[in-house]
Amino acid sequence: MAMKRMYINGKWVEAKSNEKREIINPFNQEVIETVPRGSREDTKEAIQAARSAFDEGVWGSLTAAERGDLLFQVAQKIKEYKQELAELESLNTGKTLTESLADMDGIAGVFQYYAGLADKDGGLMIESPNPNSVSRVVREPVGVCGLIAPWNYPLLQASWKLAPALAAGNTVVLKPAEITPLTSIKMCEIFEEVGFPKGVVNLVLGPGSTVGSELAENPLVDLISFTGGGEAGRHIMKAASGNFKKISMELGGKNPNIVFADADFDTAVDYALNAVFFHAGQVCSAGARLLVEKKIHDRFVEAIVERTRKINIGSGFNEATEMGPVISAEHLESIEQYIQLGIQEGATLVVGGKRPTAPELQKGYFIEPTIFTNCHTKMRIVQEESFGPVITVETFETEEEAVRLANDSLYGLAGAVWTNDMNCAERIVKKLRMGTVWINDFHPYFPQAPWGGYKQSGIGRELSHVGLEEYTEIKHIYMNTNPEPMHWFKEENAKVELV
Ligand SMILES: NC(=O)c1ccc[n+]([C@@H]2O[C@H](COP(=O)([O-])OP(=O)(O)OC[C@H]3O[C@@H](n4cnc5c(N)ncnc54)[C@H](O)[C@@H]3O)[C@@H](O)[C@H]2O)c1
Ligand SMILES: C[N+](C)(C)CC=O
Repeated sequence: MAMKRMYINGKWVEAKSNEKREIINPFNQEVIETVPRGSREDTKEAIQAARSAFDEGVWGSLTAAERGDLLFQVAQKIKEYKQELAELESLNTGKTLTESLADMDGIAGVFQYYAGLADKDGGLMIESPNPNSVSRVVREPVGVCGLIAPWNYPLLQASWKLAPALAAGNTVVLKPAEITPLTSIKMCEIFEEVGFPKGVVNLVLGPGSTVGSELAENPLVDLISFTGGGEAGRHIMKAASGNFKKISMELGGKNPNIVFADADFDTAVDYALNAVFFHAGQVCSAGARLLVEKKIHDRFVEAIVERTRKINIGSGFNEATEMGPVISAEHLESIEQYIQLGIQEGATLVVGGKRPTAPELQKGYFIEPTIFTNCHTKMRIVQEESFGPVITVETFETEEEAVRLANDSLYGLAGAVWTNDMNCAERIVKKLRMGTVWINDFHPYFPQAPWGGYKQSGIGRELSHVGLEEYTEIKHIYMNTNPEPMHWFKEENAKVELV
């Protein structure tokens, strides 16, 4: 297969070092593609291209409506290439094709949303306290944005950054996760096809420790938008402090799914599975902490265990598959270590916990959907992100206890409450320290609503008009409409001799 390349200053290029990386299919460990492995040197070149494109006004000289029009064309192209993009995403991540197709709809939707929003901000007139003056506030692009994306939703998370950054008039350097670059490469082909000026969008492939670090450190970069884990997030914050870059961070979560006894039982059971086994639990907002009211605990666990045993594991390209492999051998081992930790900590493993034995799954990075009961918030299996298909079950007896357990986390990304008592739901929602709370649902997100976390789940928000504002600077413009001398320093004063 032809080697896919990086996109820098409107050209498809190889790494200066000529280093390469093989991209692996997590279903069977086969090599899907070979891509360049970029370095700091390649990243510096991409940053310089984005800097020049920004400073020379290549992108900023277009009207906001013209930028919106190009973004709209990108949305159309994503729809046109939906099948190809979805297949690439499933090959690279192992997620089911149904999930990838839904991701592509979401990605087209994000570009469409920001295409529409690009020319909607007309600034703000301020009531000036001074006579004969006009005071107004405008938003302007920040400049060069470094966009760092994770492997679990490679193109979706990249699109949440690309679309608002470009709509606001910035130029960008995108760095996908090293192991999942394929849809980002295709995405840059789309930018080229619809006629983005050179240097506006750049793509560098390579490791976080070099390409990502360079983006975070380089003084020519004005903003870093990062989605990933806390450890990398801390490195980036430190590195970005050199020139006080603006930063936005979408980090991890250990998200509570709270089920009250009066909830619709079958629906809550169904969603409890979807909350965490979707994409094999590799979702920042996965409902990995199930909190069940004590009086329905046994019946609820019995029901989810029974349903879990029936989950079809397999190739993402098989229509019957409900859960694919996890992303890599390294990640599989990390999930297994968390399962062992849960056992050592005294949680009860009631289903799953091991690699499936089916012969056709032996080459893939598969792990069975897993449920632990008898869990409590002191356990690391409850507190830390295994980022795999693992549920921990805790119980509560009162609303206060449910809230206390749910909030007992370093994270604050998302959570859900299941009840038919809307007064109870509203009381709980008010007390949950999370960026998103669902009532009688789990997982919905869409471009119109902000996404992001409290506490150690992040800084700032993506999506919605707030997600656009993250990529802007605010400028106050003040005009004196009748300038006259002030005479603060009086012309007629005798000069005081300085001693
Ligand atoms: N809050 C959200 O919306 C959201 C969405 C998706 C994923 N996540 C989180 O992402 C994590 C999983 O993704 P991951 O394993 O790809 O995360 P990761 O932190 O390992 O990597 C994310 C990206 O950062 C880069 N990177 C790593 N170290 C870096 C460094 N020192 N400097 C600069 N860049 C660096 C990686 O190459 C990759 O592109 C989970 O914690 C998950 O919860 C959060
Ligand atoms: C933000 N989301 C839910 C699309 C992916 C999180 O991993």
